[in-house]
Amino acid sequence: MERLTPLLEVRDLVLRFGGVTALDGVSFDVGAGELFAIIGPNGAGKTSIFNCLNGVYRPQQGTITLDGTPLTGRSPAAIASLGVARTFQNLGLFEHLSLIDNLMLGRHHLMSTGMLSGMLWWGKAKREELAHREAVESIIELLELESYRRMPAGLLPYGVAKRAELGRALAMEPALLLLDEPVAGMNLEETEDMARYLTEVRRQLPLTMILVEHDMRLVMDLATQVLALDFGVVIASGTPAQIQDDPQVIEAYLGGAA
Ligand SMILES: Nc1ncnc2c1ncn2[C@@H]1O[C@H](COP(=O)(O)OP(=O)(O)OP(=O)(O)O)[C@@H](O)[C@H]1O
Repeated sequence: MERLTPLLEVRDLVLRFGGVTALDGVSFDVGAGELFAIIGPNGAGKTSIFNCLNGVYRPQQGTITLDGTPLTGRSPAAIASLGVARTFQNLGLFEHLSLIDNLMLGRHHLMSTGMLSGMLWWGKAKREELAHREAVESIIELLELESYRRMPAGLLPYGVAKRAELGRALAMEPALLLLDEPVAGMNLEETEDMARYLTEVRRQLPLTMILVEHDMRLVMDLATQVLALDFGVVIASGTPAQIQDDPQVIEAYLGGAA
């Protein structure tokens, strides 16, 4: 299958913590519109890649380019404003705020009207707020969160909270969405629901996703491309079918389980 033009180019990333080399020359491309999965045993370096992509970690070597713009060396806020959003394994929601306010906060960087100009130009601020509310409502509808919209995020059932976390990231209208273990801790039914929502998000929104996930069924069902890591090194990359049969990938997993 022909690959699309890369949206994200990662070249020769090296990340060290003292004597530990978390990433040792990692390179990969992610095409626009792909759902690109990163897999590997515990400690392989998956989270480290996310933390380099969103500017939380600064790699000692290597480059990351999003649509031709270098990301390496930029702050997490600057990278977020360039269109990179992330969901968190342990949820990044404000527990005391309602679901809808959490999603509105996700749009904060898209809002142009500050407090003062809001008072001076009440009409403009009101129109802008309405447009943001409409955008948030369409995400709520897409993820079927209507009945929870006024509930404080801290009271949401776990599976719903994970979906709200996805909604918060989508509210940022990212070009690239980093999904950190979206089905961690979910039962089979919740996992299948999440797979369905992710498929729907891909169908309806123009976005590229990178997924870090231990649930192999989800990866094999949803991913267009897979990158397999072990000890900070890329051991295989290809389609889910290619990765599933790769001897080094099988060895990395069986070796870890032995
Ligand atoms: N902040 C840090 N300080 C020191 N070492 C770190 C730090 N972050 C990651 N590491 C080390 O880097 C290596 C890769 O860790 P990373 O969390 O990226 O792996 P992972 O593939 O995401 O693992 P898991 O599946 O368990 O989340 C590990 O040896 C880890 O101990």
